[in-house]
Amino acid sequence: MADTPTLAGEAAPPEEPGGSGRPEEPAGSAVGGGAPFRPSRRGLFGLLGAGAAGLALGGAGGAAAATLAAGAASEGAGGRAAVPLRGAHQAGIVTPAQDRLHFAAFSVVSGTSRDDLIALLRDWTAAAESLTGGRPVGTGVEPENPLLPPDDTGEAEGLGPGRLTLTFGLGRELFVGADGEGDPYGIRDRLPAQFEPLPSFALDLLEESLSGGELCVQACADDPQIAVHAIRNLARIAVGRAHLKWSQLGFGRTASTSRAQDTPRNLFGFKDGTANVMAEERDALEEFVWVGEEAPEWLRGGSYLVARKILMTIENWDRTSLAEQERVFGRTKLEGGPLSGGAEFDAPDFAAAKSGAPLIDPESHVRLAHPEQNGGVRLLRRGYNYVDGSNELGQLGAGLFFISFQRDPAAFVRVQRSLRHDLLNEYIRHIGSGLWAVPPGAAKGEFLAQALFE
Ligand SMILES: C=CC1=C(C)c2cc3[nH]c(cc4nc(cc5[nH]c(cc1n2)c(C)c5CCC(=O)O)C(CCC(=O)O)=C4C)c(C)c3C=C
Ligand SMILES: [Fe+2]
Repeated sequence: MADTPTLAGEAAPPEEPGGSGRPEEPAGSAVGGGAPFRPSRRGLFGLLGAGAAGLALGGAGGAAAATLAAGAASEGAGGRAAVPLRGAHQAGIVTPAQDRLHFAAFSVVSGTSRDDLIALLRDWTAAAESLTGGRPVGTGVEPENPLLPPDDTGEAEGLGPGRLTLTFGLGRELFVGADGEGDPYGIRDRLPAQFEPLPSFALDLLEESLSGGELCVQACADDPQIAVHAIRNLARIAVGRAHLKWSQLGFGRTASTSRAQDTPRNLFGFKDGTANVMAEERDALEEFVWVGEEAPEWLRGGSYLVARKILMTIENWDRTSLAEQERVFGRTKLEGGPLSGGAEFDAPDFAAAKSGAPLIDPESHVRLAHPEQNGGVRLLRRGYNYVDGSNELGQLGAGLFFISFQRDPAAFVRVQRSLRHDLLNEYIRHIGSGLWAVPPGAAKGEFLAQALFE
């Protein structure tokens, strides 16, 4: 594994000055600097067959891999680049958000011992290193013994790394057991004081089958098949120790996590992620995203992941006037500028008024979610659109799979409580929820969360 620090796995990029425009992409944000992409034999022939001989594969040593990786380093290039798994922080948090998600929550099988759990984390780390490097799990599709099933399910063969990131989280139940009174794996004394369960919020309509889980894995990639392949193989590896509790596919990221990215749109058609914590904001990451001295050592440099499955009643929304849609968010639909005036990245002026009426409704989403209303806290949002099909009334089961990373779960609680009177609530329903502690990145030779067990 290359030691080069990159945006994804290790050092934060240099701080950029503030401002409303988009500064240049920072040096080091290229995602091709990690594990070299080693095409499988079949993948290699496929590339050559597709006329990729010009990629200098015949050149010296690592030149081929470097060329392939560099060629895919820019956003939207289609995903031959690898994001390194190892580093100070786990990848998939400040990594420029990929386009596809497969999120999975796991339950640990009863009877699993502390040693079994450690072995699972060890196996997952090894597999994750292969998968994010674009390599198959174990011996790949060719088992050592032909009478056995292959180690890897095979459907990502030849697709490359696709900027796959795998971000692992640990649920509170892992520390205190299902009833909150236990210590199933001997780690209860390592529970951080901040790791309190999320409270129930006023408008929650949560379904148990879409909530919780003792372990979670967020798989993000530019190719859905690569993300699904990763979760499928991790689930397979976990058999007998953990099983899938629920999972969610997402498409179309609804947040930028780097100033080098364009702001995407959610299924209500609004730009989403404008005021996000960005990878370039080194100080803000320290203040709002990375866990610090307040937590036990094993979690420092990690974060907390909140996931909320939020159904959006898009048929109602689509019958709502443009003026009302913009009032709900407090921003214009096309440009994403604040209704107080200015362009997308200009700060909203909540005091601005016309004929005595505020230009931004006091109950608009951006006002209630704004740090000004929430003791200054900011969240790093990393959500995805989803559509789960449609119901018997011909309505889409569509929404936002909201994901945020924060230094302290209390930050999410603060913002979500502030959204109690959000105008947006008429058009959404929170139906799933989860909170996990995300350990820091694993160093070379270590497995994820190793320090928790030492
Ligand atoms: C508790 C946190 C949040 C939930 C839940 C949430 C749901 C949600 N948001 C949108 C769409 C937009 N959100 C926007 C801004 C925004 N949202 C949150 C938090 C939650 N959103 C924050 C902290 C912010 C930033 C506020 C600020 O600092 O100005 C925007 C505006 C553009 C942007 O800045 O991203 C949109 C649009 C939906 C559709 C949704 C639930 C389905
Ligand atoms: Fe929001």
